[in-house]
Amino acid sequence: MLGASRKKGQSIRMQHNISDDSKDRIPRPTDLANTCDIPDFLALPERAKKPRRTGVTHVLDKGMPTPVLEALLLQRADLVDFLKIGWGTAYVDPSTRERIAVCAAMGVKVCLGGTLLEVSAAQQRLPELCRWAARIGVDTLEVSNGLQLMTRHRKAAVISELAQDFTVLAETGAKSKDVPVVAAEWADELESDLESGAQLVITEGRESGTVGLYDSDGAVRPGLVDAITNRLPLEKVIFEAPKRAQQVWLIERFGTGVNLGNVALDEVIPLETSRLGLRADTAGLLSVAVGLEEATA
Ligand SMILES: O=C(O)[C@H](CS(=O)(=O)O)OP(=O)(O)O
Repeated sequence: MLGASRKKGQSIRMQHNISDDSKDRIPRPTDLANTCDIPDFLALPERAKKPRRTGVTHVLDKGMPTPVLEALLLQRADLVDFLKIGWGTAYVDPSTRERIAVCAAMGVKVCLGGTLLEVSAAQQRLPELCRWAARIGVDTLEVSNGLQLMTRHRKAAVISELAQDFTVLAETGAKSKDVPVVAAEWADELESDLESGAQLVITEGRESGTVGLYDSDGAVRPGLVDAITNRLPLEKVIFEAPKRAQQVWLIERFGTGVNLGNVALDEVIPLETSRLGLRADTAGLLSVAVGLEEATA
């Protein structure tokens, strides 16, 4: 279906092609050089290094100027696992290809917004989306159903088709506050998305952090989190958590290695301090693990 115009055996991945123009604009791979200047005299929780399965940070990019993106990634690209070019912004931003090249040079995986995929699916344009994504260097796609236009069966079929050529991140949850959040249904869908071929699943929280996993005040729905984590391995789930209080709640509950998504780009370093107990919100919890309790007793 999706690869109708592909020659047999020719993977979309093989078609990734960054123009010579873009190559000229790719920064030198000095991306991790700055980490050499990070002190190490404190006892802090262990953090897995990239590529990692736990403690994944997924950021939401909504068209930040590429030089700013590049500067932020030059600072600590090692802290960013996935960068999602949110909803349909990749489609209207003339610098999309360039920002993807910057991310590639920095070792950050780029994913297109789930809404873009949903609109493409609704217009029967998934093959076109996939070919465009491959051409501009995207190897990760989000399959979501935030607009609720697909049946569960259709979503599963799209995941398994796309998983042949792309890394698939599958999101569960509606964007509208009017759609009831039923914990058991979320757990079923997340599980089925993994079975269909998604590498990781994402729980909806939006950029606002006021739907899906959260109530309209941004408070976590703990019963929903329990239903999810009782059924799925924690390392397979990225919890969208755009707000600091949400990040802190999830770190306190699951530890430094919880996977967090929809983090604002300029919040990557503050989030890392929360993960490491270097901010008051989590210092109490994490310090126990590293002996600060004794030091302050
Ligand atoms: O689902 C998301 O997290 C994002 C951002 S928002 O819902 O539009 O606020 O949408 P997506 O289409 O997945 O980028």
